[in-house]
Amino acid sequence: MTTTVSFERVTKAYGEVRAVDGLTLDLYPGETVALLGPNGAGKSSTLDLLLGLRRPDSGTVSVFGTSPREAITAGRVGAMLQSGGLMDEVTVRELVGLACDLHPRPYRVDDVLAHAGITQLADRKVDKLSGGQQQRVRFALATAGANDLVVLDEPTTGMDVTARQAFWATMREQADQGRAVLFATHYLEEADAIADRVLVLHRGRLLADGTAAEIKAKAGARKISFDLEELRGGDPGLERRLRELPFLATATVSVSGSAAGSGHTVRLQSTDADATVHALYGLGVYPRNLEVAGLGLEQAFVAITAAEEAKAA
Ligand SMILES: Nc1ncnc2c1ncn2[C@@H]1O[C@H](COP(=O)(O)OP(=O)(O)OP(=O)(O)O)[C@@H](O)[C@H]1O
Repeated sequence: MTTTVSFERVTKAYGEVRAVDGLTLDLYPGETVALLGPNGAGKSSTLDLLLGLRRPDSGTVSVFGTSPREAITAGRVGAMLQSGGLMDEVTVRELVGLACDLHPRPYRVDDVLAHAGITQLADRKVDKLSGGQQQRVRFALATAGANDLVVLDEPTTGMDVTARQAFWATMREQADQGRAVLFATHYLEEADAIADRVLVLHRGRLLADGTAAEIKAKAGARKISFDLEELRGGDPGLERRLRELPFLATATVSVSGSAAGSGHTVRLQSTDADATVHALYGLGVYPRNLEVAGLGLEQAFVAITAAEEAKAA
């Protein structure tokens, strides 16, 4: 299949800091891809390279088989970046109109405004808008024409819940029309709900690449929770013995009063839930309401990046 974006052993350093470190990656048409990573992981640098705003020190970046610059000039790529001031003293309609005029395959200005949910703001001056409203204008600028790839750097920062939902509905439509959408985010629940594919960057390297379900599975751990009446002071050594159960991920035993008030709820994370539960019964206790579940994407992300930090230490 033809790739939308291809990174081949791409490296970008700022002095001593390797922001992007030997990154190899292919994106395909119609994919919605979330780029995750802790602060400083290299997400914005990766997007800058993809958009031709920076040049790699080594390796190659191609977009639709050409250089990023050629792809952008051909109007195939729309971008919404974190920073970048909007023009002062112009109205929303004028600014979005300009973006449409400059696009080789523009949409109608009214449609772009409507899609971004800013029809009501059309006659307002851009510099008088709130942060969340300006985000919507940036989104309109990124979708002023028929792009084949939309690149978004933390697009929903500052948007309220309604704006966020409308935003993602529009992005979903774009992907359904065969466009690729790549977005960097710190909102893991958005990545979980929206992305077909999740990339986890850490220190400029790709730590994980797969569906949200695959990333959760890669983290390895599962959550175990149960209620335990025996913890009500009857057995002072029991909490310690729980902490010594096999296959527990570190420091994850938490004990709290249960909702019923008749015992305690214990929550564990284990890298081998079957073996942990087996050993739990071996303690001679009677866990009730036992539940074993996979980690959420956020917990999986924390587990994967923490494991990498531990390796580096
Ligand atoms: N222009 C620059 N000059 C020097 N260092 C830079 C520059 N841009 C980025 N860096 C460094 O490169 C690394 C990667 O930064 P980048 O902004 O790509 O990360 P990020 O994943 O987008 O972070 P965040 O989630 O905080 O936005 C960081 O250590 C950052 O300090």
